[in-house]
Amino acid sequence: MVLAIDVGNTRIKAAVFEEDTLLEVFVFQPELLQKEIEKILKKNKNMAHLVVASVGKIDKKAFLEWENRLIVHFFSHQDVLPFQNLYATPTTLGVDRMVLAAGATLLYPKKNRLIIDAGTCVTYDFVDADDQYRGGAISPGLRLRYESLHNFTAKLPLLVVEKPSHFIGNSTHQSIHSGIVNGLVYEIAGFIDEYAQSFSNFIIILTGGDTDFLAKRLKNTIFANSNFLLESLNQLYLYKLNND
Ligand SMILES: Nc1ncnc2c1ncn2[C@@H]1O[C@H](COP(=O)(O)OP(=O)(O)O)[C@@H](O)[C@H]1O
Ligand SMILES: CC(C)(COP(=O)(O)O)[C@@H](O)C(=O)NCCC(=O)O
Ligand SMILES: [K+]
Repeated sequence: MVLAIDVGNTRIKAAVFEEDTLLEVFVFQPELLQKEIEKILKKNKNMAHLVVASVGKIDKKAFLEWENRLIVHFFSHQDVLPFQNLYATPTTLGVDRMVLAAGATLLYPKKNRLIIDAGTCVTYDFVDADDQYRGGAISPGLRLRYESLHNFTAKLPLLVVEKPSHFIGNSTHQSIHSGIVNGLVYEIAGFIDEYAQSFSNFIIILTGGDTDFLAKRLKNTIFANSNFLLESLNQLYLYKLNND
């Protein structure tokens, strides 16, 4: 059994895997890390491996206390990967993006793949059919957009994400919802269109905390899977065990 942990900039996501099968997902705040892992281990006595991809602030040391019970692995740029990394600065590529690119390469062989992760930030990653990672884009995530409008202005309130009721925002609240939600949907649709001009065929995977909210607003055919990073972590770990 493998316990896969994704430390993002907002939340920690954890999943229990038996071979290829995802058994259970846990989502929690960084402060609860110790308690949550203990709970998961208590429930799953056959856990043998703990694998981590972190772009968050959590210290590696937080995981070391389990080293006497589990094989602990932190993914990094030193790991063997199923794709060739063409990023000009490969060591600054987010480990989460690296793992997503690996998961897409392994789970969707011989295809052009665009992975969109709508988390704290929205990241776009492209791996072509020859398994070359080309890079992508980084933009502010949905909640970050709401917080930025509030934090960097005097008059704008902090709102929670909501479906805009008016495309032509008829109040401050509706103008913000329309600007942020429609703006992000147009951004994603625009990126997809631009990729479509260079690549006649590619699959699109949408993941991250805003997957469901965004998937129903996008017209393109996409694989919407909020657990794709966790599944990619497990896939890359199985790949590592077979290739080390
Ligand atoms: N309970 C929640 N707490 C925080 N963000 C949430 C929650 N539920 C959904 N979200 C959405 O998830 C996004 C963050 O996604 P997440 O995958 O948790 O980020 P990260 O991987 O960067 O930690 C936010 O933009 C927010 O709109
Ligand atoms: C872009 C990110 C902040 C996204 O983080 P997330 O939204 O998943 O919390 C992370 O992938 C990161 O720190 N990247 C480093 C820069 C790069 O990927 O080029
Ligand atoms: K992201």
